[in-house]
Amino acid sequence: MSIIAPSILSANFAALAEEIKDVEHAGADWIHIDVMDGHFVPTLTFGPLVINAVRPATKLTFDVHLMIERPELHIPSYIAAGADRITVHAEACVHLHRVIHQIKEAGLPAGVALNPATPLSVLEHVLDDIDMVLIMTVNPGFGGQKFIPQSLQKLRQLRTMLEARGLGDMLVQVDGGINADTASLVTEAGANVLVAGNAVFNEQDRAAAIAALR
Ligand SMILES: O=C(CO)[C@@H](O)[C@H](O)COP(=O)(O)O
Ligand SMILES: [Fe+2]
Repeated sequence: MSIIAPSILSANFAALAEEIKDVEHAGADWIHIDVMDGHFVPTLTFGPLVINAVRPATKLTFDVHLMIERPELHIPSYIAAGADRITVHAEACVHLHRVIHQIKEAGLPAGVALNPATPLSVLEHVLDDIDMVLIMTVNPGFGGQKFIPQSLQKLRQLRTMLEARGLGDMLVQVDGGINADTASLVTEAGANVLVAGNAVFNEQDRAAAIAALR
């Protein structure tokens, strides 16, 4: 059974707390929070102050996807704001191993995200240290983009790599262009955590949208 994590990037920012409560009641498992800095990705979203402001809206896991440069400088602020788990981009970390351990030493599960053009080989020496791999199925920076079909081959390769290392229980998250059609393709290829922005927040019946993803 997949974990469903609606991305608040597609929510109504003027009513963020209500939007979070709404998807919780609709059956969301985690709340996916896209932090973008306008440098690592072109878009600028929000930071710890906004996350902290919506923290009381739910007890669901805040799954924070940091699309920012030099995440090591900001990780303590995101933890203080209420992040329950943090994912950093391999491309944004000169010292990826150190950043992973910074998150874990603070007591949070650590994820590593890979852009579509980044090979799985960057994970080779950190795979035993992490809790989740995020395979980006679009280029990060925007909601509502089209799923990149080559991601399926990457997911299958990751699944093989994980089994070979005895890490078959690892969480494998996908993010970008996930809807009821692509959800079945990615789960078949090995994903077990599905992020969806538009496919949840742009639907009138969000419970039906989440059920369709599941
Ligand atoms: O991290 C990102 C985009 O960079 C995502 O989490 C998006 O928010 C996904 O949006 P959809 O493609 O599902 O609309
Ligand atoms: Fe994301």
